[in-house]
Amino acid sequence: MEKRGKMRILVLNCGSSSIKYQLIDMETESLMAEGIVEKIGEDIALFTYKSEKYTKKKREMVVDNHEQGLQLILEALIDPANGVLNGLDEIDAVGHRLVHAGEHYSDAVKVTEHVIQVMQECVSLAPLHNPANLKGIEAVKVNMPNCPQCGVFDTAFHQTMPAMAYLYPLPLELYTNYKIRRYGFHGTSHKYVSLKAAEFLQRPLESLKIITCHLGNGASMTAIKNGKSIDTSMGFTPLEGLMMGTRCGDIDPAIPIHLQQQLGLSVDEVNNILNKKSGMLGLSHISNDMREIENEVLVKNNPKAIMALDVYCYRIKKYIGSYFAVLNGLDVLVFTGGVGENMPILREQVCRDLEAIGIKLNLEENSQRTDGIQVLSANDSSVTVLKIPTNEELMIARETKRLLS
Ligand SMILES: Nc1ncnc2c1ncn2[C@@H]1O[C@H](COP(=O)(O)OP(=O)(O)O)[C@@H](O)[C@H]1O
Ligand SMILES: CC(=O)OP(=O)(O)O
Ligand SMILES: [Mg+2]
Repeated sequence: MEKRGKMRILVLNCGSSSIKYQLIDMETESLMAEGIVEKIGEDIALFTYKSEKYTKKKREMVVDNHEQGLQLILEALIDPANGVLNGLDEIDAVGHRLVHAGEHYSDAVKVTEHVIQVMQECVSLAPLHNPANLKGIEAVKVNMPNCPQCGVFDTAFHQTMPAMAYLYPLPLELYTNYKIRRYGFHGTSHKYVSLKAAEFLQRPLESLKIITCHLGNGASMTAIKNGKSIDTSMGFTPLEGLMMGTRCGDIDPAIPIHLQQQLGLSVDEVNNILNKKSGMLGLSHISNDMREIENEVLVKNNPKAIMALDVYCYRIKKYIGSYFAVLNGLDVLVFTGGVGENMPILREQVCRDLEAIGIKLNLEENSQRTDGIQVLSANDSSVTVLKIPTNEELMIARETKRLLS
């Protein structure tokens, strides 16, 4: 394993209770190792490691915090038997997925004290995400003090939105004095799949009107024109927009006030309901995991699961209609994220009865579960519907490489 000439970047996506990681050899953009540490801080955590020479294995163990989680990952990477590195000095940089930076950054950044301070200031705007991102940065500092760190913000790609899309109809001072506006998230994913769509269709990105649906645990949609985000469904925080695993998405803003004034709930209780007890979990009383919902719908015909899936799909459909209008037409509709890539019944339900705006699925193709990009639309559909696996980690690694070169 020679060192110089190569550039190896470790990408970390630190969530509230997990660290997803990829080690990428940037010479060939090939994946050397990847995996996830899940359920950090719970009684038993789960560590998954997969590499060029080691097939996927899951191990159960105790992982108290993000620092320990990162240590596990680093030990696996340099393990004499199954590792892919001789030592940690073979990692040239760490790239982080960072979530909320307010209006401060519209591009990738080297992690500096100023970046850390901005992220701290934005903690209340992304309470599920920013604290975890900060723990990841700190854990790298402790374990690899000399390794440069870069970050790519979820908000960056959406900084091109016009004021009419990002302003809320609130007193203007709330924007000018307190920066209360739409920011949007999952930008790295929306950008990646829009680039991929243009490349796949061999059409200039600048000529395409695209709607991207990133449906994972969190979910958001973006209207993309000339390669730029012109509107997106998440807002001031990642709570607005679509219905998600545990988040409510769009609701009447009077509801949280009512819950406090009439039902006597505290601010923390309301926050907890909207972020952690709503969405698919809250409506179905089954799970936030769409694999379980799919099973309940297809195998058990469970009415609650069917109803919750109806609401989930209906809301995506409404955003498609809205962004069709905003874009004044549509060339490409993209599904991505763990749910968007893997759930045919959801895509079928979303696209049903949309012929009026030129969307018609090829149901046979849509039902196939294959890796890689798939064209899901019928030959006579004027909109091309694509499934594109997202790769936020590769985008982050590319940006990190660019910043350090
Ligand atoms: N085979 C599948 N069928 C349906 N849903 C799936 C499948 N695989 C993963 N998912 C869904 O994808 C979600 C995770 O998506 P992902 O994009 O990894 O989310 P995040 O990055 O927000 O953690 C899971 O909660 C699960 O609901
Ligand atoms: C911003 C956001 O919602 O991210 P995730 O989907 O990873 O929770
Ligand atoms: Mg994600």
